[in-house]
Amino acid sequence: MITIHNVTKVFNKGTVNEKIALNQVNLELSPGDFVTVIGSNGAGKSTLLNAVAGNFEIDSGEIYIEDKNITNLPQYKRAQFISRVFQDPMLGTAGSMNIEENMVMALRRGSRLRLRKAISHKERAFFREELRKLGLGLEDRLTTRVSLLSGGQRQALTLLMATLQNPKLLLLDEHTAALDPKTAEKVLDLTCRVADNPRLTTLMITHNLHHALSVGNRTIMMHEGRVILDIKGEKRANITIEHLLGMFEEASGAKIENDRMLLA
Ligand SMILES: Nc1ncnc2c1ncn2[C@@H]1O[C@H](COP(=O)(O)OP(=O)(O)OP(=O)(O)O)[C@@H](O)[C@H]1O
Repeated sequence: MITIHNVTKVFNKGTVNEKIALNQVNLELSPGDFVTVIGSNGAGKSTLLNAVAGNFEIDSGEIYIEDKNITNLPQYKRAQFISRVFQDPMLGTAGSMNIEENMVMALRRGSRLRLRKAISHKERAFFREELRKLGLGLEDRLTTRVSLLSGGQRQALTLLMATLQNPKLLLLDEHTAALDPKTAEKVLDLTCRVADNPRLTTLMITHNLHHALSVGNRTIMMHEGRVILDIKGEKRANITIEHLLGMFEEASGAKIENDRMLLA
């Protein structure tokens, strides 16, 4: 269970540029919930993920993972059980290192032997097996430098690395947005498979309304720093994009302003 309780984040407090990016946000995720996050430009989606990941101190509220209050836990400590994949495929992997070196770093995250011990036969076999599941032929390229991979291959590898240690929470911040449409679909398909076995609790920001409704089991919509819609179950299964946009307008009293979302 992940609990976000009354979380507020204000940027540039007390200045003319003051911005309430999160305004008393409440959200509870059950184990295995895969929640897609949508909303207008500047609604607070990335700030929500940043708050959970510990990028900054929040102004008020609490965040719990299971029963542990992580509100004051530094980012590097949260990274032991929260994984994140960003939009930029360059961010999640080290381009100058090869595939198996990247994977061993991810596998041994938090271990003192992280960099010192050579990669074992068992680890190598495990990497091959995991890479095979991606269906991209990377299992035969363990010693290929990651900088030589395509954006899609690199993002797929990042996703795999982010889930090797079965995190308690997976944060996906528009992780397919920088890919061409065909590759984006592939990586999204992969995301569903990776997050399903074992079932990972996941928050995924997307600007693609079709993806928002077709992936995962729940969709939240944000507007002006608040969660204004939370749709799941049968209601979500039967909803159309037009209906969703209508619900947004009704709940927010405004038309959705997100160019990328409407163009997707
Ligand atoms: N570090 C920061 N300093 C000042 N203001 C910030 C900072 N980060 C975000 N903001 C502001 O907080 C608000 C919420 O931003 P956020 O990036 O969370 O929105 P978003 O929903 O992810 O938007 P988008 O879909 O456009 O990426 C915006 O007005 C943004 O300009």
